[in-house]
Amino acid sequence: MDYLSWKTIARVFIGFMVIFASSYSDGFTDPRDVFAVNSLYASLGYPLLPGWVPNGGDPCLEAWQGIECVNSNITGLILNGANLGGVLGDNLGFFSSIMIINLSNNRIGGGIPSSLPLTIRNLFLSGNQFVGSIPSSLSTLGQLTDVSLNSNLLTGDIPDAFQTLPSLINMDLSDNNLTGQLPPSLGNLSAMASLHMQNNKLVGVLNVLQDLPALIDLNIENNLFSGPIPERLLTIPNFKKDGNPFNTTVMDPPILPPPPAASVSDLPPPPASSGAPPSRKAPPPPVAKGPSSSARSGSAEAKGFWTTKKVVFIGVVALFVIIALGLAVFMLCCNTKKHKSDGISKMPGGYNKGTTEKPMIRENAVEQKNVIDKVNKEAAEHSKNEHKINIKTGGMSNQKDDVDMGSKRTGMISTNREEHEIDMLGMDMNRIPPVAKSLNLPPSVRSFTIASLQQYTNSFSQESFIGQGMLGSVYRAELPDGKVLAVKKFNSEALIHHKDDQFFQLVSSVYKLRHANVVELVGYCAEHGQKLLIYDYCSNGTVYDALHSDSENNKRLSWNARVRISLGAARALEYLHEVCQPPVVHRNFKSANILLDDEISVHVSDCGLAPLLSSGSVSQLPEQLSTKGYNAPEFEWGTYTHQSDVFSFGVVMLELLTGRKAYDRLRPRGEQFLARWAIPQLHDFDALSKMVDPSLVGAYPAKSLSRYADIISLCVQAEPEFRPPMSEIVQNLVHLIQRESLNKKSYED
Ligand SMILES: Nc1ncnc2c1ncn2[C@@H]1O[C@H](COP(=O)(O)OP(=O)(O)OP(=O)(O)O)[C@@H](O)[C@H]1O
Repeated sequence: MDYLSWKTIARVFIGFMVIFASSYSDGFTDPRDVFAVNSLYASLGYPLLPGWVPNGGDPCLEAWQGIECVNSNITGLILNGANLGGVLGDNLGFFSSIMIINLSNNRIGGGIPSSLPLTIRNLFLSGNQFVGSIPSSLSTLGQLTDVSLNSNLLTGDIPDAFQTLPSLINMDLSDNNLTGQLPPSLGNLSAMASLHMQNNKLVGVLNVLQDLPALIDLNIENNLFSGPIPERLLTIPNFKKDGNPFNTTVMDPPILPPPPAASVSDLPPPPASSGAPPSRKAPPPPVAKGPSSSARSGSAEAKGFWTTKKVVFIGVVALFVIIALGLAVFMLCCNTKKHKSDGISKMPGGYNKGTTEKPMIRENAVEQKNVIDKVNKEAAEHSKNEHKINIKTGGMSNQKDDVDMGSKRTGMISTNREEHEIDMLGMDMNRIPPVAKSLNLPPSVRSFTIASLQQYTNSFSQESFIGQGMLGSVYRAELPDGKVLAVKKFNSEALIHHKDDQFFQLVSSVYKLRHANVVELVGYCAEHGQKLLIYDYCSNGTVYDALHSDSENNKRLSWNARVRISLGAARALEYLHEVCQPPVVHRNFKSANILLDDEISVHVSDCGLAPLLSSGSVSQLPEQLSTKGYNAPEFEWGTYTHQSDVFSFGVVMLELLTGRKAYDRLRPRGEQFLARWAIPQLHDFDALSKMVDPSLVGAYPAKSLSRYADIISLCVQAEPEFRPPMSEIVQNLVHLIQRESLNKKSYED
């Protein structure tokens, strides 16, 4: 207690110091953020991080690696897979506005600090070496939407800290050493869609999870949970439960004798939660099955064995007879319904596998149908016919697919067409095709049904259409929870040379690309011969639109915005080329693939899709959709490397400098290819000032312009090996921004 109050006093004191320091600071970044980031840097042991300094500094203005800012506030700290060690320290709570912390896949140890920033939305700390328990201060993070603490060394109970986290959608606590029962407050997580707790040592029953309305992805595999499994959980589209000592036989009425007093489902959860005092211990379950029940009854038996031995003996004989009778009845059933039970016995499943599950699965199917119906009632009512028509447009082969997929999702044998059609009306069912499973798609990648995407895109309507690319069309999809996604629907030719397993391989590798400046893949759809990728939606169009469309948008890009966009895009390529293993060549880098969000932050699209471009399947596409104007000279000889991406990046910088298109057939012959026209003029200052985008109306610092042109010259050199690596370009752009900020000139909007 004393310790706590001293700790509190110390924190208040530090707070005063920060505020005091801020009055003397003339930096741009909020002093609280500078303090928090300096403290973190010390706790991590001052690793080599570009831009970072041990004391003070200006993380936002100086664009420190991994720091994201909006105006003068740090909003993101993204240093996943950066080989960081050390600990997190106690001052993360000083960040004033941070929304995302991604420090996954490092070697950070120590405990997860109890002082966490109240503004945090995404907390990603997976794949580290964190020890100790999950702090109960999680309860104070009211804006939290995603938290991943998986693959650490966490121990202890999951804290009862979820009463007031209404926005929490995804939580991953898997692969730790967590123990104890699920805390009651988990039942309050009304928005929770994906919950992973597999590979821990959690005990007790799952009842607290049964009323989570949004849960579609639950993994509790390899724990010590006991049964029975609440029926509602069995309707969850992606529910993984193997490797737990469930006792599900009570859910199989035809086989079990009627429970004499209380069924197992009425039993209290394991001993710790039993309210019965030891002297009045609850009677042992009628049939002692499995380790947990025998453990519960163990001491009572030891006490009264000699006085009740006859009763026990008779009981054992009776039990034996009942089991033998049950087996005989069951075998009879098997013989008479062989054609059905054959399929069921092949069903995968750990402790739930076996004959006793047959009736339960049927109940599950009916229940699942009901729940899906309920969830989609509205959509189903007005669009059922339309969906049926759309589903059938897949052709004759679909009938077989329908049957197969229905059985794959639920693990049941279903030949009932009507039932399957209702399934197809389901929302995102997270139905993972077997080939996808065998390729080990990350569990969090979402599998969408065509039906759900039709619903979200208004049947891929014209109003939802965003744009056409080389490989297909992109649509805006609005999910029932209001989230907006972008759906890329491939042309049939785009994937003609790609078998299913290659597509899933592609999904798996694209999904792994996680960087603040790379558009995130959310999921995929592979049904009825259709292939779609589902991405985060970027609301502010592309750099191409901003520069070249006739709307007012192009007036909005100030010189500073153009330089910042260049830096964001450069960082995306740096990540692909120099952080990803194996390195990823973009192969289609152009201004139309640089998307902008509300804050004009950059998200590069189509990362990881190069295998589709090299297949040769897109060679027939119209000129305006090609990469004409961006290609490096070596492309003519059929060579494309990461250095070719650097050239294309230089062309995008030229676009930003001049406001001209990379290729514009409406211009005079010598000016149609921007690179050919501009490169010879880059070192002539007079020519340069004539090349600048007229829409900037002179609002740019001359020095900055010529430095920017120098960076372009490095990128667009004819010899690929002379072009610098992207990390060097990033550094050059950072220095350019730093120098500008020193001059204190602002060309902001
Ligand atoms: N995640 C997204 N969020 C918002 N809009 C997007 C998203 N992805 C793509 N778009 C829009 O859809 C259009 C088509 O995208 P797509 O990537 O298919 O083609 P492209 O980038 O124009 O050309 P290419 O196929 O050569 O990459 C883009 O120009 C962009 O306007």
